[in-house]
Amino acid sequence: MLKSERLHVVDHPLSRQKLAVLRDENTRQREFRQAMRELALVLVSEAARRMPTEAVRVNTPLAPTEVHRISEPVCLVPVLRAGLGMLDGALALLPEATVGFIGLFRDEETALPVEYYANLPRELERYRVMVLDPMLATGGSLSATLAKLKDHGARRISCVSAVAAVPGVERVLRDHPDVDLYVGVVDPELDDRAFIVPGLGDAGDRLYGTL
Ligand SMILES: O=P(O)(O)OC[C@H]1O[C@H](OP(=O)(O)OP(=O)(O)O)[C@H](O)[C@@H]1O
Ligand SMILES: O=c1cc[nH]c(=O)[nH]1
Ligand SMILES: [Mg+2]
Repeated sequence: MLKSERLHVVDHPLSRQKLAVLRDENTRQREFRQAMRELALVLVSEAARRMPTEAVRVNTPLAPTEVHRISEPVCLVPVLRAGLGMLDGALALLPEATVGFIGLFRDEETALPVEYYANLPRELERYRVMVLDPMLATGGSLSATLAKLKDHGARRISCVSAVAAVPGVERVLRDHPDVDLYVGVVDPELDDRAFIVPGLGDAGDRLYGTL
């Protein structure tokens, strides 16, 4: 069994419930998209657990009191396309977050990532960066994304995925030992097309109906 203090498996009844919907081949596009959004709420809550907060004073209708607000800016980075399926849920919890985008697809023959888009905020070192991508298979896409974010200055990075596979987790933690991974579940293996088994199929296709 994989063990690392950087790997956080969010084994919550709600994430189990959402994964049950996502994994089922009979789940239709609309329910799949909804379950992915809701799973993002659970995973992002956990990934935000260590964010720093600062005390501020407010007045309730009855009395002044001290409250706490997240004290550092957050940058969410969905990896297109499938990462978009988690963005809305993440923004529901972090509505002030800045959003950067990385576009990657896996070449069908080689399973290697091909970058086609990037739009990131300047001074990424100022932010807590949270990468959103439902699937972590070989780890090639996430490893390339993290290298790009670090080139742009990112220093404090967490990654949120619905389903990870053992080889992908090992690869990312080896390439980027300073990054935290928050995942719904870790599956054992990949098939000969580098799909996660049992996984949930192609997340982008199931979110957007391009089967
Ligand atoms: O760990 P890896 O082996 O690199 O695979 C994971 C990547 O594959 C999927 O994207 P895909 O290439 O299907 O693009 P899409 O989101 O546009 O469908 C997924 O969303 C990850 O980005
Ligand atoms: O199983 C997998 C692997 C890569 N991308 C997906 O969407 N699913
Ligand atoms: Mg895809």
